Amino acid sequence: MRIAIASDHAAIEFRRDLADSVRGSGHEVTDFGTNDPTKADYPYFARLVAEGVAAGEFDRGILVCGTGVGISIAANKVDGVRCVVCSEPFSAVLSRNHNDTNVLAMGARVIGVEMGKMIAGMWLEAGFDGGDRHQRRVNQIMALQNGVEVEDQVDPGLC
Ligand SMILES: O=C(CO)[C@H](O)[C@H](O)[C@H](O)COP(=O)(O)O
Repeated sequence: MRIAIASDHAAIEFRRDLADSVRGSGHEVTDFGTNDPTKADYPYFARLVAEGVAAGEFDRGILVCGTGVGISIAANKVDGVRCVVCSEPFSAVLSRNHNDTNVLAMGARVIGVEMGKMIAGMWLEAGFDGGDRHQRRVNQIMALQNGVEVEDQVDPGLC
């Protein structure tokens, strides 16, 4: 797959190590930096990856900052992006199976890089389960992103 990766200043070594690992698994990796260890604002780097994924230039994106929080919030502002921030592989895999996530965020001040490699490897391998309920919910998420009103699909009789 074509993978875009970026980080802020808090995760430079983590990101480089992770990029090498992803490359070693056979993926084509484009690394957008930062390589500047002084303060770098994560929304800029989130945007580079998120817009590339949304435009179809990359199949998936990986973002790293101190916690993964700021950079994932920024990525999720880009239409077409479903970014998950993870510190363990279970949520990462389920985010692919159920939510069809296309960007993964992690925190270099939260987890070690070996855990990051495991999370990214499993996330990249996992597929979207699809099917009525998961596809319907993903469609509802995307509708929200586009400002479209989402109707509750739950049969009130079942509540
Ligand atoms: O966005 C974050 C917090 O949710 C990231 O951890 C950033 O990397 C962090 O805020 C950067 O902090 P710094 O004090 O500028 O190094």
